[in-house]
Amino acid sequence: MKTRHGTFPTQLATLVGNSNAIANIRNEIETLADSHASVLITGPSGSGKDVVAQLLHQRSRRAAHPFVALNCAAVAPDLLESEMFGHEAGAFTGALKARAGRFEAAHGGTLFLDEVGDMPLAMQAKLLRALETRVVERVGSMLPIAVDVRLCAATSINLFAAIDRGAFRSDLLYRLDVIRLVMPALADRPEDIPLLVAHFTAQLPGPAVTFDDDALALLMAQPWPGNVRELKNFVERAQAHHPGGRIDADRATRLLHRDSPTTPRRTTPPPPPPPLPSMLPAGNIDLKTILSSMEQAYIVEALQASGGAIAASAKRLGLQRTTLIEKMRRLHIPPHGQA
Ligand SMILES: Nc1ncnc2c1ncn2[C@@H]1O[C@H](COP(=O)(O)OP(=O)(O)OP(=O)(O)O)[C@@H](O)[C@H]1O
Repeated sequence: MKTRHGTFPTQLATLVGNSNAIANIRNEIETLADSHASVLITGPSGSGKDVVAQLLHQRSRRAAHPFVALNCAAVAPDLLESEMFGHEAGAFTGALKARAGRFEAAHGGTLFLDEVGDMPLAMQAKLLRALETRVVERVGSMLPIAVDVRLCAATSINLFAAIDRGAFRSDLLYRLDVIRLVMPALADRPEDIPLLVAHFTAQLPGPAVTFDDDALALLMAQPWPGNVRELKNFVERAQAHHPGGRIDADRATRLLHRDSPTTPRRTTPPPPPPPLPSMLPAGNIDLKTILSSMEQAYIVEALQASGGAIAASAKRLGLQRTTLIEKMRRLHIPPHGQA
């Protein structure tokens, strides 16, 4: 169960996957579960950061205490302080009754701050102070309240880039980033897709839809910009359209093309590319070789810029992931683009 603003998850979180990346995260969760150090979970939207935070809590000695989640991007900036620290009655218009904040609610347990990069700078200073002193004050009160909370934060944006923009405090980042868990994009671990599909179909009510091998191979070759969340929605769509049915490659293609962000539909044809200025030198050229070395140079540069991330490089080059892999194989380009 997603506990965006709640406490006490009622179900055990399951981190499905047999890729090395997920196996490593699972091991790290076991190793880190009893540490008190703050954890920063990074990774693209929908990649499973929330699941990891819940699992980290459930595997820890804090498991009998609350897991409290707060999505910093979902709360209006002027309400964030009272959401985090609580308020006294009459502290501001509309504060009719005193209320404990998320820090107090998480006492003994884990506070999960999702999308922490969206927190306004003024709140970042207050969060830093609370983490350093382990004491909070409700809005409208000066009474210090001691809290014993393990902080887990997640972000889908690059907080170092946010620091460079002046939008995030570096001292807070170092306070949060004691232990870092990095969730990879789903496209970088396609071997997890069959297990995830089986896991999501098993969770749905009604006669389960099944996927044949060709359909699974097709799913494994998709870019999944929305990551596991998008795959989960896809499985739900398949089940809704074909309850108890079998999905082959044709059906999977049709389901993928149905209003999926993976394959956006065009209502108007794309404009024709602008004409190229004449670049043809005098004399004969070997066009094939020129094009192939240009292709190689662009791919190597994209791979180096992304630290070897296939999905990110493919996106930058406007290619399908599988097409990029194919080209790398053909042009003998090693995984990180380095010679
Ligand atoms: N490895 C996994 N095993 C099982 N379910 C998963 C896994 N990863 C993600 N999910 C499911 O996919 C959905 C999205 O995952 P989650 O909310 O954890 O992603 P997120 O990275 O926190 O996204 P956001 O950045 O948008 O908050 C959830 O329904 C979650 O249960």
